[in-house]
Amino acid sequence: MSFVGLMVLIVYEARWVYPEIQAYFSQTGSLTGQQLATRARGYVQRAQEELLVAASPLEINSARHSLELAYGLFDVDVYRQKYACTEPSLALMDELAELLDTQQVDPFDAAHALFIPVQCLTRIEMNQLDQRGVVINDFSSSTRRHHQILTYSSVLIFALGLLFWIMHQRQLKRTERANSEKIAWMARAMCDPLTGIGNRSALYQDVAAYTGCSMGLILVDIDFFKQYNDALGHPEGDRLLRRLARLLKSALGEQARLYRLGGDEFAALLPCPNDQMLVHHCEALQLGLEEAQCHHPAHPDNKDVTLSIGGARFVADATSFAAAYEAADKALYQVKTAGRDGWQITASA
Ligand SMILES: Nc1nc2c(ncn2[C@@H]2O[C@H](COP(=O)(O)OP(=O)(O)OP(=O)(O)O)[C@@H](O)[C@H]2O)c(=O)[nH]1
Repeated sequence: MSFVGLMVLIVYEARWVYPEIQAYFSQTGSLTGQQLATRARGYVQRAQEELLVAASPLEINSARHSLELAYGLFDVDVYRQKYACTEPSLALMDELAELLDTQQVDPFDAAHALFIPVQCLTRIEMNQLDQRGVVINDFSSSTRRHHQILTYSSVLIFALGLLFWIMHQRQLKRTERANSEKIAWMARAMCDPLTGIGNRSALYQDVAAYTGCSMGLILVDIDFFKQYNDALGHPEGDRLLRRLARLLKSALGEQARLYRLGGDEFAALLPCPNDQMLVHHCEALQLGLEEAQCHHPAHPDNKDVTLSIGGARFVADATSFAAAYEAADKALYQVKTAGRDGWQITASA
């Protein structure tokens, strides 16, 4: 954008500079005019010198020849039109040439009379030189003006370019900020605020991401959590929920993705090529909980906090997940009805 502007300006300015250059070089006409006058004056003065020393018709003839050469150079339309002294000077030179031919004029007088054309030619030379000076001055001042315009315009275009660049950068930052806010918002929407692990939506999203993989789904429910809450209060209950999230992580390893489905119900999704692996994870979970020794002040069986765990294996896709969820839930329910504090896995339909 800035470059296009600059190019247009340069072309525009060059368009105006061009006639100035032409005007300058057209003054070669004036220059030539000045040179003609100089050379003509040179011949007239040579004729004067020859006449002053002329002693023979041959020498007078030579002076006359110089005079003719001067006449030829002097007899220019521009001189006739612009300089009033031209006509009389040429007439005088013509007349003197004829008188010299017929020897009716004294060479000394003729030489003296030739001061008139010399003066005229000198004036022409000076005038032509002045004209050339004026044109040169005009040319240089207008060139300076165009140069200034180009300089200021370039600075302006540069400043505008800089301004647009800054505005563009700001816009870019705003967009980036909006994008990262959107991403953060989406992450929050997939996250359980109490424990920091995923929520039910995240579970569904992750299943879709694992499509085609052999996965294990483990559902976990705290036993007698109501009693725990009642005995220690909800803040302590919350603390237990957070602690259990950490415990799930350390027991199931980095590959497991964890979710809180609501209340005291958790889920884990992890790669699981066979049932043995699923059994291993369930046992690891129970073992981890036992080692953690989370005191439950109101457990009806006087135990520390215990869990009911149900698991199922499936090849991930939307329909198989629904079946696996149902199977794992059924397994968990069976553990609950069997007295809690245990695990069971069921094959999904
Ligand atoms: N502290 C706390 N308690 C919650 C939260 N969400 C649900 N609860 C409580 O969790 C308890 C769940 O009770 P139940 O569904 O009867 O489960 P339970 O007491 O563990 O009984 P069983 O599962 O049958 O062993 C209820 O008392 C809820 O108030 C929470 O975010 N924080």
